[in-house]
Amino acid sequence: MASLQHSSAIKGAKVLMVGAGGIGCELLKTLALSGFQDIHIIDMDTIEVSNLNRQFLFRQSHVGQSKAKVARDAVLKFRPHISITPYHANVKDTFFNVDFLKQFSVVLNGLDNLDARRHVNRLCLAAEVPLVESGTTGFLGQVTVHVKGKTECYECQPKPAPKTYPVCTITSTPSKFVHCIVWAKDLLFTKLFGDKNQENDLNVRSSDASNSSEHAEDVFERRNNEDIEQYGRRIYDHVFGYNIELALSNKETWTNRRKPKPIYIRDVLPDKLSQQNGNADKSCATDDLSSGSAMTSLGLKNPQDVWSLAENSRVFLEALKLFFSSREKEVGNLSFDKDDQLAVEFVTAAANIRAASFGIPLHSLFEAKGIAGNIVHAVATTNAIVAGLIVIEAIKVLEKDADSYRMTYCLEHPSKKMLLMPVEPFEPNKSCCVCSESPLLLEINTLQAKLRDFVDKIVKAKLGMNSPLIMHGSTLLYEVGDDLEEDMEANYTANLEKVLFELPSSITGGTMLTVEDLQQEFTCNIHIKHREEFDEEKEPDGMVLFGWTQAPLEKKEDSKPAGNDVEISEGTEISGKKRKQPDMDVSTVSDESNNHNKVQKLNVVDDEDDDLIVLDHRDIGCSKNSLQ
Ligand SMILES: Nc1ncnc2c1ncn2[C@@H]1O[C@H](COP(=O)(O)OP(=O)(O)OP(=O)(O)O)[C@@H](O)[C@H]1O
Ligand SMILES: [Zn+2]
Repeated sequence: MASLQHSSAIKGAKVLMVGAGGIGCELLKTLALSGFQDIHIIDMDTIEVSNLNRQFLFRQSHVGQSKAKVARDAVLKFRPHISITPYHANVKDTFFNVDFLKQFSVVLNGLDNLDARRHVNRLCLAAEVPLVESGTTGFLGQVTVHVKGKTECYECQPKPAPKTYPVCTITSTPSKFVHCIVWAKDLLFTKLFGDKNQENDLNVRSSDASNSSEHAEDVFERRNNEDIEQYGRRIYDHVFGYNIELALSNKETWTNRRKPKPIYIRDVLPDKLSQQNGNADKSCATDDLSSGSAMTSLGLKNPQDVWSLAENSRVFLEALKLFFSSREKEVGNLSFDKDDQLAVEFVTAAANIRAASFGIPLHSLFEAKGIAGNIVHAVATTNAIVAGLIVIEAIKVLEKDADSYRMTYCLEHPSKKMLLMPVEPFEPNKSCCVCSESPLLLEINTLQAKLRDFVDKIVKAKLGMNSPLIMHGSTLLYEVGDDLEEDMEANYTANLEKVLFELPSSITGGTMLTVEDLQQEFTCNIHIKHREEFDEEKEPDGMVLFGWTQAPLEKKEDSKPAGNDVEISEGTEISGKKRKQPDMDVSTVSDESNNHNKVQKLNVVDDEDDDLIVLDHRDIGCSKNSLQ
């Protein structure tokens, strides 16, 4: 029950909620029941069946409707006199600009992706509106408070980079099942069903063997009049047999490693499979209900079963056949989607066959899907706890009770019977390029890199800008916008294809660029350092951006580039301020020797393969995608 003081802060507040999913539904209900009277909700999604198990404001009949609107209607049923304004829209739409944000007392995020979170962070900084940010993954959760000038902003701490694997581990020396999954979905699936022109290391081996006429052609191209099953068998033999044979010929690779075993289809399945598959032929008919699933057509029912090598091989051939028959029009444009049953079946089978070859334990479709889609099953209770914590912090923010702000972590295992760990927020990071004006440093080959590379890899991917404007001194090099004159637009498009050095105002070592996003009202300066050599494995972008870490650049030559995980632990110096002890029974915390590891691990979850998975960047690369 809110105190009188709380209740006046709550009643007078105008709150913006972004995201009406797992956390958002809980949050809206808790806000309404806590006495908030004026709530605006932005969510761009419509309701899906898979949301119903935890997004309890939604029912089967709402599937396909706007989450924001249905959530409003559901809450108005038990709180009819409050005002709830829904927006079925992307928070990145220009309508939601800094002026829009300024009308709110506080913004509460219940989002599921880094991009939108960064965008809202910038809008809040520019509008000077406090932000309460949140995230959950399974049993783990966190709620943080961001108030301009008082606490760090959402981007003061570099976010852990999504797990990436060295290319050679994926293409040549997998040692874990996840490596086989990445190979199956990012290389093989893409090669067969996606954009053929995409660079793909899978093909390297076929062109290496230029002296063999069979392998000089593009083996992935289906030959004229080639039967789908023949094609599938040929691909199978190439990737699981021939390529492994070729890899084995490089003896050095295997001196300290277990050798893989080439697998050829003739050793696993009989020659004439189609006659043995029962209803497999039927499944190719587009009007057959089972045409979306190789499992169904092969009579494999339980997704939790681990298939034998022969079963995986059958699924492999059958799924490939279904793609080339029932879904032929999509072939060439597909990218792996965890919700595409046939794609998951194909990837599971291919990963398992590769795993069998490398002596790695096979996995069920259910497990493989979880790994391929980076899924951590959502826990509704975590969402409810996090929503409660958001409201508690929102009330403190409304009362301007800065001393009581806490970042709170939900732990998976209790530490001395406590599952929630509140910690005082950090002060703003003085080297944060978002909330302070600290310049960034970009090492780049100015004689080779094009402006387009800089825009795509740095300005959009790293800095998260939507509508960037790039200036060198008083020369505008690039701008986007609906109101650009045609000749200016042509000019900027031409600039994109120019090497940095050749731009109208040449970018060289020592140049200071200003990059600005007018919608986000976010500007940052980037100091350019010319560098010619980059490590292809470690620096695949061919450029490295420094300045997101708190380590002073000049002291540390090897300071980490943007996006690397920074381990937060008690006593870590952040902008000259030591992290304070958690606001709980400190003895409890400090005599638990691994306790701060728990704090460190809050941004990541260890999966069974010991790989790091990002808690709150679920939309980038191989980041975590929770079922909240
Ligand atoms: N840019 C954005 N603008 C508006 N809403 C967004 C934006 N990005 C994400 N959201 C919303 O944030 C919510 C996050 O909720 P949640 O994490 O539960 O995801 P979900 O899509 O409902 O479920 P899942 O992805 O786990 O199947 C979603 O409803 C999503 O539509
Ligand atoms: Zn910051």
